[in-house]
Amino acid sequence: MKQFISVDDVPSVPRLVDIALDYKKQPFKDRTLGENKTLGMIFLNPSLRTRLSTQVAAKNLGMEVVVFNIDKEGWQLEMNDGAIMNGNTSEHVKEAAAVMGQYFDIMAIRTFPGLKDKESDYKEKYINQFIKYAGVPVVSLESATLHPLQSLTDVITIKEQWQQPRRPKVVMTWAPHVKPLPQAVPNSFAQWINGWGEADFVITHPEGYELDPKFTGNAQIEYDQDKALEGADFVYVKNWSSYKDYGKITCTDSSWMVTNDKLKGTNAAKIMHCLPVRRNVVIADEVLDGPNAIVIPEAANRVWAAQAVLSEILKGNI
Ligand SMILES: CCC[C@H](NC(C)=O)C(=O)O
Ligand SMILES: NC(=O)OP(=O)(O)O
Repeated sequence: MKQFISVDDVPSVPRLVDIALDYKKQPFKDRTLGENKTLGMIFLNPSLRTRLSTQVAAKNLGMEVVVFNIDKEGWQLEMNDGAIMNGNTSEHVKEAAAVMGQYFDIMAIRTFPGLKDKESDYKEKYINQFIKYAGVPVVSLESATLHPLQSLTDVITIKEQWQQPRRPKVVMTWAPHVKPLPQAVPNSFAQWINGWGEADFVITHPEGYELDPKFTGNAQIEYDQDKALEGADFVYVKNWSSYKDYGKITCTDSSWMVTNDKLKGTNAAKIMHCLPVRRNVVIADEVLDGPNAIVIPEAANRVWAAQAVLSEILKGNI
């Protein structure tokens, strides 16, 4: 695999899920696979789970890890090819990516969107420039439009939690937030649930929050949240800013916050969120502190998702 930025980079989602669950059972079975190899993790934005779980995963495979907060510790990067660099950018991504590609065997990078220029964000200019110039495999730690390590984790979590023979009903619901957030997590969740193909998938959000159909595929779109939640087995809660009115908050209706009352029509649904979560804005305390919230086991599975991806890259698969 030369990159892991999308479900499209994975030949088989079920196989990758099984590899991750095997690592969960035997974390150190490939402890020498990454010996003498270095993972470089480049952050242009904050992170807790992605930063820490991916380091643990690399360590489980015997890799060395270097973490670089390039937004704070590096030079201001120029991302546009052909630019005359007489402004505030000190180094072109051509050199920065190529130099880091000399130091690392695998490069992982987080590049959030600017949420100002839809075309630039949805062309994934930033991560694609690193892929173009790094010269080593690149793993997304969340890019402008997708978060594949999170979404692989979410599929792993649903598969390990679901013990019934029928297909689970999985509902992704929008919830309010005080800041405009990327569409990356919901885009990616939709892409991976569709790619996994083993759930009945519904997406519910206010009008004006439709996601890019290239990611939502054949998911059922329901504007009535209560109707969508009827009979749900898993409820994946996430805020995102409008794609249509790009980067904007066009709904401030706090009744979309997930509460126990909202969930009364579900099938005692397990509640998921990628974290970080704004308590009592996105999801009420009573839900997060209740028996059906699985956000911590979900976050724990980030290690096994990352370990499966890194090992497949080290083995030259995917
Ligand atoms: C994993 C989530 C990262 C980011 N969240 C925030 C708060 O920026 C997002 O919503 O994409
Ligand atoms: N879910 C997730 O990616 O968390 P961080 O942003 O803290 O890495």
